[in-house]
Amino acid sequence: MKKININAPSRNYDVFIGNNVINKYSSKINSLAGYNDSIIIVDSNVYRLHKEKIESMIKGLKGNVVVYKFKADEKNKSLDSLKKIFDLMLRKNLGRSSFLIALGGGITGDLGGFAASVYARGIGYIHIPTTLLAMVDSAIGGKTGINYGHTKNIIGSFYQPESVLIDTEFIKTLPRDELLCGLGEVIKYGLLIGDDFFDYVAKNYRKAFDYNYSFLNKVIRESVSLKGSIVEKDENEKSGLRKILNLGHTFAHAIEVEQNHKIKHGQAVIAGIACALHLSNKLGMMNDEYLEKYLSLIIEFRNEIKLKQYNPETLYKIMFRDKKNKKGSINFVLLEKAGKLIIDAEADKRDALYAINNGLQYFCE
Ligand SMILES: NC(=O)c1ccc[n+]([C@@H]2O[C@H](COP(=O)([O-])OP(=O)(O)OC[C@H]3O[C@@H](n4cnc5c(N)ncnc54)[C@H](O)[C@@H]3O)[C@@H](O)[C@H]2O)c1
Ligand SMILES: O=C(O)C(=O)C[C@@H](O)[C@H](O)[C@H](O)COP(=O)(O)O
Ligand SMILES: [Zn+2]
Repeated sequence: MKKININAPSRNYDVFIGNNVINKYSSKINSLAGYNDSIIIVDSNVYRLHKEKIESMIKGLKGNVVVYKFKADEKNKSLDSLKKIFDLMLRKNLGRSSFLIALGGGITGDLGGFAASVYARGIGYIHIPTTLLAMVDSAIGGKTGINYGHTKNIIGSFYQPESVLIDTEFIKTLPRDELLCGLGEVIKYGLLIGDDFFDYVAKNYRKAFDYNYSFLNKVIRESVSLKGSIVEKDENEKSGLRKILNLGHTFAHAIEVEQNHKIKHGQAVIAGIACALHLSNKLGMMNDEYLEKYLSLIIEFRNEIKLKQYNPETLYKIMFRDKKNKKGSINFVLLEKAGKLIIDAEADKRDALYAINNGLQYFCE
């Protein structure tokens, strides 16, 4: 079992990583000072696949335990789901001394975390991520939120959990495309950390599809450590450092919306990174050699990420809704090479369309 501490300005908390952590650490959940009743926001798919494990965890909890099961998709990362959660919490008389457990992938974590951040002006919550993507990324760092008005994560909060329990046993039931989604964010970390880690991922990523725990544990630990260290320095994305975690996402979020969520977040991140690489090269920030090197990994996924015909003008328009934008222009995260990031980069429309068309060429039927 590995413990990584995150000392964010608003909260100091631990991330526990290991096989069967939730059952071994159910006492950790109980020991959260002062909390009595709880609500578990759980992905119905995960509940079905891990019923015995989850019910044994629930048995260990004190007080009343309310369970809210839902179908975790982007359409349900919504105000409507929040209303259902709040109605249930009120019906069960859950007050500020109750806490919330978000058990599922990134959709469950973002929705549950946001509910916890505003219910009774904020109650404690614990993340139990069950996808690789949520383990390496979404359960860490306290970005919570929902989609609204065809815009990803536009309503949300920065609200850190009390702790994160990464039980790697959940990975065993993940299908290949969900492992791929997790790898999308891991490739992002490769480009953030530097060429050594990028090269390690490029050489070994196939091991994820074989459920190789030596590889999976390494990428989870590296990703959590890096993200944690960024969140400690710039929790609310104010100084700018945290923006690097958004590499590829200006494009990715637009792709998800334009494709009506037929493409998953992690897959869109891979396609979005391809666009960001092309834009970095077009603007003279990245040389051809690095472009080719990084793209050669991205291109390996060309048969597993399929976009329907897209409209570049629509994608460009959607990118104007990105939260990082300033003064009416799109602010991209670009890079010179792995580990050397450029934030708040601007590009004219012609170059942005060039990046969209060149980045997405690999993924079109
Ligand atoms: N808050 C953040 O910092 C952050 C970071 C990255 C992504 N996100 C958000 O996270 C979401 C994507 O998360 P995701 O990729 O985990 O998607 P997800 O939550 O939709 O889960 C993906 C699919 O995997 C299934 N699943 C979950 N756990 C499983 C398991 N153990 N075995 C089998 N199936 C399982 C789910 O039922 C679902 O169908 C997006 O909405 C994205 O915007 C947030
Ligand atoms: O934690 C962050 O900061 C990130 O940007 C991580 C991203 O992988 C994640 O998809 C996040 O939800 C995007 O944030 P947003 O602010 O662009 O909605
Ligand atoms: Zn992401």
